[in-house]
Amino acid sequence: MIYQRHIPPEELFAAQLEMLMQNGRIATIAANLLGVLATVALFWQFMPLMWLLLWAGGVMVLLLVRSRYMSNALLEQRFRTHPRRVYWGLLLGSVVTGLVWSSAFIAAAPQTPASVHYVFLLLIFLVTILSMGVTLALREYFLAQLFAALWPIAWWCMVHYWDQPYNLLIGWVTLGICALLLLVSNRVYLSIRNLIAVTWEREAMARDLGNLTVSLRDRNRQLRDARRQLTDLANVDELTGLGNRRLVNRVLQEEVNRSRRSGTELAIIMLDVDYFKSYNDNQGHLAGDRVLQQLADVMQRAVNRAGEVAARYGGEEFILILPGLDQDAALDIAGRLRELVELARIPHGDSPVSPYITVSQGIATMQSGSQSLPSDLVRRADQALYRAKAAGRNAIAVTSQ
Ligand SMILES: Nc1nc2c(ncn2[C@@H]2O[C@H](COP(=O)(O)OP(=O)(O)OP(=O)(O)O)[C@@H](O)[C@H]2O)c(=O)[nH]1
Repeated sequence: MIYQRHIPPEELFAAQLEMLMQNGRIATIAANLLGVLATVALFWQFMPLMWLLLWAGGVMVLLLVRSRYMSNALLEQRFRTHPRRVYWGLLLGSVVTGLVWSSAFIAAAPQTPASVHYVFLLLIFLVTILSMGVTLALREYFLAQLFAALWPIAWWCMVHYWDQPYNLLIGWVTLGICALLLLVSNRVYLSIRNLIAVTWEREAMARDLGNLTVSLRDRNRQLRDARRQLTDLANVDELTGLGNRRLVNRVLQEEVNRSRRSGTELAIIMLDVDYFKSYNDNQGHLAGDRVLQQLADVMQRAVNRAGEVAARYGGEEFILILPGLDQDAALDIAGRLRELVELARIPHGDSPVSPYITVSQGIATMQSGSQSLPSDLVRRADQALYRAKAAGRNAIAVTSQ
């Protein structure tokens, strides 16, 4: 599948946990820590110092444990592998933190003037609201802290409505704030969840597009390779591995054009095995094939400059295309070729000219300024080859324009 439109529920859940821990870790800890400092400053004169320090130390240890829990879960990707376990761990931390605040209020309220513990209650509201924005990636996480922090306070205020004139009112207001935050948090939570889903879809699409691009690039490379192989195969003679007539036609046309354009010389050599029919008749066609392969190797060795081509023109006839060579240079190559064929010493008992295989060669050249066509060049090389045969074979003949 290329593009999945909707985020699967388990992926959404893991993404919520990840976002909560990434964004909420520092913010929750910072908000609670500020709250602790403010509480110590507020209760300094009214509460036993030991009590205060113990409480502050306990809250800090709790925050440290929660922070480590979140960073480990992020590092080990546990929100993906064990999302439910991480979820319950986070909820537990949230509830305990909330209870720390409500219990502090309940413990301090009887011992502090009303104005002070009202300020403390405001502080708890502030910490809760501050952490709302960053912890609402997971609704239950926020609500756990909200209710653990505020419900016990509301309940205590109502139960002790006679202790202070406004306790009953404070209790109801706290419950009202809980209800209001519940409503607001629900809306914020839905927006954040939507945002996570949209981000996931965008990333999934970008990933799939990336994969598609890679596979298209691979497919293109394969197609290019296949096309190159096909072209190579279409230009190669199966028996000898040299270029075939199709390649000769193309290369010759290109070289003639270049020669006309740049005024450089061009030479070709047509080469034919002498008395090959009788060789075939006596040694068999397969032995004849092997001779053609050996001659192809020899020719391959004779052409070693860039641009030079040795090819099988048809039957037992070969051709060498030699760009930039004049008649003398082509004669040198033909002479060397004859030597190489002699050195190969391929026995031919039925040849009147030698006990070994020999070849006849016809050379045609195109001088600078000539307007010859490729077919003219081949025709003249053929005529020269005919003359070499007529001269007794194992010979080289030349025509020039
Ligand atoms: N083994 C083999 N023989 C081939 C192949 N192609 C052409 N021939 C043979 O090459 C021989 C060509 O003979 P001819 O052109 O009549 O002349 P020749 O016997 O070589 O005599 P000259 O060319 O006049 O010296 C024929 O017997 C063809 O069958 C091939 O692919 N393999």
